[in-house]
Amino acid sequence: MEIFREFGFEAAHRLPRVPEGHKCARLHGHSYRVIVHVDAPVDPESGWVMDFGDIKRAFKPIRDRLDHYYLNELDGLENPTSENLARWIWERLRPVLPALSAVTVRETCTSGCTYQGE
Ligand SMILES: Nc1nc2c(c(=O)[nH]1)N=C([C@H](O)[C@H](O)COP(=O)(O)OP(=O)(O)OP(=O)(O)O)CN2
Ligand SMILES: [Zn+2]
Repeated sequence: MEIFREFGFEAAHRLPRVPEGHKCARLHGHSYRVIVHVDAPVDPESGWVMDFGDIKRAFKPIRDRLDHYYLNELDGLENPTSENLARWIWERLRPVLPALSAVTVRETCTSGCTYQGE
């Protein structure tokens, strides 16, 4: 069964590879939402896949690297699209959360992406 835990963080970015004149080339910020999905069997004893609190603890060090930062300055996020950010989070979270099944990043209420590994 798949469970998820949603997080938020604030950050600034600009997209350096968009066509000339594109609004996203300018410095701007988002109230990002990140949804961490975990897929594993339900433990019959506890009745849960895993404690939501354990997902929170696993994601915290990653969130701390993103919250209130200028994303373009972070190693590996020089072009911080939603797609690249979702992959960046996956690569750092998967080693400490092996049952990770997807990372969803929402830049706005209406746009975002989901990465399930490759
Ligand atoms: N595939 C992607 N497209 C865009 C990304 C991205 O990461 N991946 N990012 C952006 C910008 O960061 C932009 O800030 C968000 O885009 P958009 O959905 O256009 O947001 P708006 O709130 O400005 O939407 P409006 O409805 O036009 O107000 C752009 N594209
Ligand atoms: Zn943006």
